[in-house]
This record gives sequence, C-alpha cells and structure tokens, in this order.
Amino acid sequence: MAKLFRAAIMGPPGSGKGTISQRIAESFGLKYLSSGHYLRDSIAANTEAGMIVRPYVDRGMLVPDHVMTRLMLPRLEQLNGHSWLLDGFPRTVAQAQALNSLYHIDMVISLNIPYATLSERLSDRWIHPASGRVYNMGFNPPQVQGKDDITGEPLIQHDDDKPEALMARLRHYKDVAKPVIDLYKSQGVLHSFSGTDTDKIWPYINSLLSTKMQMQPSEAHQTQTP
Ligand SMILES: Nc1ncnc2c1ncn2[C@@H]1O[C@H](COP(=O)(O)OP(=O)(O)OP(=O)(O)O)[C@@H](O)[C@H]1O
Ligand SMILES: O=c1ccn([C@@H]2O[C@H](COP(=O)(O)OP(=O)(O)O)[C@@H](O)[C@H]2O)c(=O)[nH]1
Repeated sequence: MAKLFRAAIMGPPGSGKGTISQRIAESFGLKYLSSGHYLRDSIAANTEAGMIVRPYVDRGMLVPDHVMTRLMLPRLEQLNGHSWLLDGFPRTVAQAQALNSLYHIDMVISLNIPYATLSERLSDRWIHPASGRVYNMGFNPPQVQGKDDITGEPLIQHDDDKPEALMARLRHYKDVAKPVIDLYKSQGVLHSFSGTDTDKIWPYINSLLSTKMQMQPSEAHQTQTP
C-alpha cells in the first residue's frame, strides 16, 4: 500500500499558500483541503456549519477552536487512505494539538513574504469562488478578463484583501501563527521559505517534497492512520 504523507502550509494572507498548494496537489497527487474554501462554501450553501461560522468569517475573526476542529477533523476522516495537504488549518496551537492527537504531520511549509509584496498581490487577487482557483492580473491572469479559465464563471475579489483590512489581518496572523510555527519547529517538521516570487520558491519546495515523500517511514511506524 502507498505510504501516506500529511502536510500543512502556513503563511500570511497573500503569501502564495493557495498557489503553491495547487502545484503540490497537481505534482504529488495530495488531496488539498483549505479551511477558508470549506467555510466559504458552507456559508454560500447555507449549511448548518455555514450558519454557525458566518458571523466570524464575515467579520474576519477566527472561528472558535472547538467549532473549527469539530468541522475539520471529520473532513480529514473522509480523506482516510489519502495523502493530504492542509491550508488554513491548524491556525492556533489548540487546533494543532487536536490535529496532532490524531495524525502524524510529516511536513509543515511556512512562507515568509515581505509586506509590500503581500499588499501588491492581494490588491490584484481575483478568485473563482466555487473552486477556490486564484488569479492575479500580473502573475497568472485568466485567459478572459474577469472569467474563470475552466468554467467561464465570473471571478470575485474579497473585501478583506483591501490594504486597510490587510494590515490588521497580518498583525493578527503574526500573533496567532508564531506559537504554531514554534510547535512544529520543536517537532522537527517545519520548513520555512522566504522570497517575493512563488516561481523562485517553488523549485525548492518541489525538491524537498520529492525527497521527503520518498523517505517516508512505513505506515507501521506512523503514529496513527485512521
Ligand atoms: N483554522 C481556522 N481557525 C479559525 N478560523 C478560520 C480558520 N480557517 C479559516 N477560518 C475563518 O475563515 C476565514 C477565511 O479563511 P482563509 O483561510 O481564506 O483566510 P484568509 O485570511 O482570507 O486567507 P488567505 O487570504 O491567506 O487565503 C477566516 O477569516 C476565518 O474567519
Ligand atoms: O509569486 C506569486 C504568487 C502568487 N501571486 C498572486 O498573489 C495572490 C495571493 O496568492 P494566494 O491566493 O496563493 O495566497 P494565499 O492567500 O493563499 O497565501 C494571488 O492573486 C496569486 O495569483 C503572485 O502574484 N505572485
């Protein structure tokens, strides 16, 4: 049976998590689970989960840990038997501890990108809400302006990508993420990447993943494989 690989990607808004995750999922066949996409989809579909999280997401506040873990852990259970990559979860130490109690995390990728780059990217970020595909008018523009390449559906911008909201989100990210990053560092699974361009960072992530995915211990040695 194929060896399973479990990873998470962290970084401030606009650091390229979604862009890099898309490449990792395509190149290495990992299932991609983004907490932000999942919550936004749930809100759009008016599900019970969506109604619970809406007040937080609308205000750009973190959803409480117990709600988040209750929503995300069953999603991971559905990925039983697959390698996966998480984006946006875990966001806090409590979430990381809940995840750690069930799964061995093989790798955490942390992205360090200068503020000016984040701000410039996000002011020009366009999203296809149904799939989460991201575009940027300079970096990876859609083939037809304002339309998703695959479905032709309209692209949208998030209100909280505007510079004023971004500054607050970044400050908040730093406070909350630091202890999570420290936790994964102490577990020896953290890999940090700095730079202003995903295309320059990507070859390093690609080669690291190629090496690590070959070096996986047998499943018998993993802490748990639910
Ligand atoms: N792990 C989490 N814990 C708590 N709340 C979360 C979590 N993941 C997502 N959320 C909620 O969903 C919202 C959107 O999540 P998302 O990951 O898209 O955040 P974001 O800051 O917009 O990210 P980015 O711009 O990097 O894609 C957050 O503002 C928050 O309300
Ligand atoms: O080197 C890069 C990487 C990403 N982007 C764009 O920057 C925005 C933020 O990227 P992403 O959504 O992947 O970041 P996240 O918020 O998920 O970390 C998107 O419009 C990307 O198309 C960019 O212009 N240059």
